[in-house]
Amino acid sequence: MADIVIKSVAKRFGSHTALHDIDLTIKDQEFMVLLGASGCGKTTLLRIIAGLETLSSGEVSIGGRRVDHLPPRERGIAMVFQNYAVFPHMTVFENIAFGLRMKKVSEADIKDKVTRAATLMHIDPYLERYSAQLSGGQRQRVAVARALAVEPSVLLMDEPLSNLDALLRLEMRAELKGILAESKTTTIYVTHDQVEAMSLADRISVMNGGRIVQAAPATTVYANPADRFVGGFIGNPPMNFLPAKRSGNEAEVAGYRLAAPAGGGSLELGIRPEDMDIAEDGLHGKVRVVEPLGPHKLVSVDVDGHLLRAVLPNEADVKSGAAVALAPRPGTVRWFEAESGKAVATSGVAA
Ligand SMILES: Nc1ncnc2c1ncn2[C@@H]1O[C@H](COP(=O)(O)OP(=O)(O)OP(=O)(O)O)[C@@H](O)[C@H]1O
Repeated sequence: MADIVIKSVAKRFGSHTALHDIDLTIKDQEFMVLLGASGCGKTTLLRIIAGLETLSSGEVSIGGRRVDHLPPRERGIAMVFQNYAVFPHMTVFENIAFGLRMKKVSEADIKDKVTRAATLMHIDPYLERYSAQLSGGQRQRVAVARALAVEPSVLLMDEPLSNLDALLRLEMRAELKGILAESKTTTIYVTHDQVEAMSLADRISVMNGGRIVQAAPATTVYANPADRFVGGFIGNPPMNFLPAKRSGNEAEVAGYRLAAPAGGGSLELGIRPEDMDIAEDGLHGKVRVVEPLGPHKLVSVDVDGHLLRAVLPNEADVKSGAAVALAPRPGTVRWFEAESGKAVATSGVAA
């Protein structure tokens, strides 16, 4: 069992609090992604789990054992960090073999495991080269191969694909997902790339300002964001938000009445750009810009002075300057408290 339990972990750098009271459990063999904007505390949390950073308060346990007082090498983890330190005086083969030699694995097994990891990361042609003779992206893949070769029970990765060009990144993402799904590794993976997060994760922990605002499977985070921040961070283009006037069990948004959760306080409607169709009645507005994107078009609409983006099929009849009504599909509307930004009702309330 290599579950990871993070209990009330806080980190302060002088007067700056980088992490506020983080509670998170990563299950044995789970692939957890820490996702958030630059500076939200992802790397700090990962470094605390790795033992590269001390915590100000709280506890970290791996496989039921408190590790927060242990040095990194005694925590039973493999890691790949942004600076992917590979040893310059060693060949690619020796770099990948490093962890295996430390574990006193036999020469025959080392050869097998190194070749396998190198092949998976597409660096097998360079096994005899020194790292100074590699590109940044190749060195990064050596670092990932070195971590995978030891078949770790816990693997921590911080933006391990950041130096690869877009196509290779896409390919490596799929390779990593395949390898780690087969292995029995518990993985924590830091990224600010929401597509990478959605593609890889069993669960995503979305971080904002040193806090975890939602920890849930990708589909849940996408369909039912816990607050406005999550809805606005995930999705490209992000979720739309429009102010609503509430009366009883209904709310009016730009002249369109929708069923809404009853209660006090102002509401905002949240709707994903791909969840609307052109209709007779709907959210009324004026088309500002139409952008053809290949498989579909992105339409920006002015709704009572607010921007509403819709992803529509290429054949949709929309022209810049024309009036349009966009009706949310049943079950896709989400409601948020205008003041706190928190989701108030996430299902069963449709137009
Ligand atoms: N050694 C340090 N001393 C002081 N402040 C630090 C230190 N390390 C990190 N911070 C601050 O803590 C906050 C969180 O940093 P962290 O590196 O964890 O963010 P991140 O989410 O990983 O960002 P990025 O995606 O840019 O790497 C930031 O405001 C950062 O400036």
